[in-house]
Amino acid sequence: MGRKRYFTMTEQSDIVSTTEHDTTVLLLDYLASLTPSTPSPASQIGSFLSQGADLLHRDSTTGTTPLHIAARSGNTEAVTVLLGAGHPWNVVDNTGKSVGEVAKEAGWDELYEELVEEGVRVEFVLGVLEKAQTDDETETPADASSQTSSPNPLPDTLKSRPQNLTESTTLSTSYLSSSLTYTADTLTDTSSNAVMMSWETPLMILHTTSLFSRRAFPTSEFHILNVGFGLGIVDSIIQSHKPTTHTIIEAHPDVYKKMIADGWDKKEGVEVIFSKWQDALENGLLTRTYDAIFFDTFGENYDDLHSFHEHLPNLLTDESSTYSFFNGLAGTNQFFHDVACRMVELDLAEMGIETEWVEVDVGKLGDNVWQGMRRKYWSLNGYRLPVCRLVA
Ligand SMILES: C[S@@+](CC[C@H](N)C(=O)[O-])C[C@H]1O[C@@H](n2cnc3c(N)ncnc32)[C@H](O)[C@@H]1O
Repeated sequence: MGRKRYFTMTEQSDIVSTTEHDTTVLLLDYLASLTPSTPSPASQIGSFLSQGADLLHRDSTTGTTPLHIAARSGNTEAVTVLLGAGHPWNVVDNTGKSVGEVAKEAGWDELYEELVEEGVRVEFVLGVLEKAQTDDETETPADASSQTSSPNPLPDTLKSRPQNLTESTTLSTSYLSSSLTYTADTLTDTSSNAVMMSWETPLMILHTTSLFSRRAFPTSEFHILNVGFGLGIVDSIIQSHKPTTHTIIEAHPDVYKKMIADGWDKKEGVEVIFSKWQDALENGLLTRTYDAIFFDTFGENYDDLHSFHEHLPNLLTDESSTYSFFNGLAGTNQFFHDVACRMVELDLAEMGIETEWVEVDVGKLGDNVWQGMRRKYWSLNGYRLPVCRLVA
């Protein structure tokens, strides 16, 4: 289910002939000499590549690639030629810097936007190819040796609440069988991965406000669904709005135990469904439609979010119903985050759902927020809060 794109630039052959090496140096020097107005670099770059220059070269000290150099130069044609020749859009150097960030830092805003578009385009194409491959495999059990793998990796960071495992299903399984620890401010798993942290409370308040913003309540009924209880922050805020019904889906046994201990199943109008959302939907456990839906799980990736979104047209009551989700997609890299936001918006639009982004200033989270945590899942200053509705 998760996208398996694990090509890394370091996998290229270390054995490069002297001629290839020399031509690669010439290509790199040429790219470094470009300015935004250098005319027609395509033919020169094409000539180096046809002479054996290594498109996938990676500097042994800095990890810089030809695309980083071209992006810094601001020459759009050079960037386009390299991408067209098969240079991955999502490489990072040894400091984790993407080509988009390089272009942005150098002040090439238009080029940055084009790189975002390229990322979206490539990911959609690969998504379609992968789906076709999966469908083929489903129809005819394939000989493993004949299976091809996509050349580009979806960045490991293109996930909400990122984990070191790229397979969401693997992570989900190991996560759901691991024990969790609650403190006043955090919910963590056995590997010190933060499942939920209280610094998100202001964001959860804003999400909830957006969910209730269109209601005619208390003159009419209001039915709300939340997927993923975590610290119960969003559910506590939802309760303060006194909805008619409040359905919560939660999959982890430790979280469920805490919910029961805290009496969530006894609250008026609250229904707790102890299940993965995937199973709840498959087993028909959701028997009504909702005026508002919030989605915030853990250990799942873009494909899981996409799968949930496919159910939205059947889950939302009508055009005045609101959907939102925790937008932690690639939350530690602005370039990948921008690609992910564009992808999710286009995906939702295809399902007949429009997205409005509310920009929220998160500011700098101090390092102490992450003390004891295995990794940061958020480091951007601005949070793009999605408010989604069925197109009227
Ligand atoms: C980030 S927390 C939710 C935080 C919550 N929004 C809050 O305000 O505290 C994610 C929750 O989703 C649950 N979860 C993860 N995968 C799930 C799935 N497939 N179905 C249902 N719940 C899931 C986790 O156990 C965890 O409790």
